[in-house]
Amino acid sequence: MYFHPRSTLSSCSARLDKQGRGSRYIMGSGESSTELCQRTLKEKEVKIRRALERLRDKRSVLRKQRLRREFPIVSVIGYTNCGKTTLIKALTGEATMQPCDQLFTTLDVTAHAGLLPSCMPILYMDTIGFLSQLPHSLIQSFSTTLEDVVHSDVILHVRDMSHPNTEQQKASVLSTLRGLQLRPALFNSMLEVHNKVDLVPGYRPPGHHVLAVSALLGHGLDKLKATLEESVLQATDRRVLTLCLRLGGPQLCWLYKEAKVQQVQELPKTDMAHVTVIISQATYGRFRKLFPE
Ligand SMILES: Nc1nc2c(ncn2[C@@H]2O[C@H](COP(=O)(O)OP(=O)(O)OP(=O)(O)O)[C@@H](O)[C@H]2O)c(=O)[nH]1
Ligand SMILES: [Mg+2]
Repeated sequence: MYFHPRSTLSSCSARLDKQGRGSRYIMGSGESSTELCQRTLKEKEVKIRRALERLRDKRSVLRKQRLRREFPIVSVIGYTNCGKTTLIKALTGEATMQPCDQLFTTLDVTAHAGLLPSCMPILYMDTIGFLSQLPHSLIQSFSTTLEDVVHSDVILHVRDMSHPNTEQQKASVLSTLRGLQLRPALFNSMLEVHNKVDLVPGYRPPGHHVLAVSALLGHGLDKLKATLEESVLQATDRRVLTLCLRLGGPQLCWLYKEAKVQQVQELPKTDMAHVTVIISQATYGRFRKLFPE
C-alpha cells in the first residue's frame, strides 16, 4: 500500500492553495488548510482501521472454508487502482462490484465465486491495493490482511500497463510480497496480468509468461481463465480427465464419491457417457487400481 502522510499532506495543501483558498484559513471555519488536511487524513485512517477490524471475522470464515478445501483460492493482488476489482467483476460477472478511479476503493478482502473453463468453481479474493510507502502504524494491520494471500492456491498479480510508473509499482508489490514469506511454489507460480492494454496502442506482452488483458473491455479473459485453470490444477495437484464410462456403472458411482464430476455427456443410443472429472493424481491411481482399463 502507498500512503505517505507527509507527501499527501503537502500535496493536499498545495492543491487547496492552487484552488485559491490559499489564505491560511478556510472560510469561516477557523481551520487552516493544513489542519483540514490533517483531519481528512485522520478520518481516512479511521476508515481504513474500521475496515481492517471487519476483516478479522471474515478471514476466519474463509480459513475454515479453505480447510474444507471446497474451492481453490486465487488471490488477486496489485498496486492500488491497477484494476483488480474490475478484473474480478469481468471474470465472475458480478454486477454488484464497484470499481472506482481513486485510491483505496477496495478496503476489504472479499471473496467472489467464478467458474474456470472445465466448470471448476474457484474463489477470487479481491485485496487491498498495495502502495509503495506505508505509515508505520498501519504496516502491521495491512500485513494481517495479506495473510489470506499466503493461504491461497494461486496469485494473480495485476499491473496497470498504462501507468507511467508501472515498473516501480511492480517492484514495490514484489518487495511487499517477499516480506510475507510465501512458500516458494506459490511465489514462483504467480501469474502476471498486464491490464489496461486498451490504453497502450500496439501493446505486445514481453513473453508467454504474461497475459495481456483489458478488464474493462473484456479482452484476453478466455486465455487468462485457461491459464489460471492450468495453474490451479497444478497447485492443487489435480487434473481434468474425460473418460468414457457406463451410465450407472460402478466407476461413475465411485468417481461421484471420490472426485469432482463436472460433466456427464450421454452418448446417444448407448448407456455410455463422456464423463469430465477433476481428480488428484493419487485418487486417479486408486481408481485405476480398482478399475483397470
Ligand atoms: N481503460 C481501462 N480502465 C480500466 C481497466 N481496468 C480498470 N480500469 C479502470 O481503473 C480504475 C480502477 O479500477 P479498480 O478495479 O477499482 O482498481 P483496483 O485495483 O480494484 O483499485 P483499489 O481497490 O483502489 O486498489 C477504474 O476507473 C476502472 O474503470 C482497463 O482494462 N482499461
Ligand atoms: Mg479494488
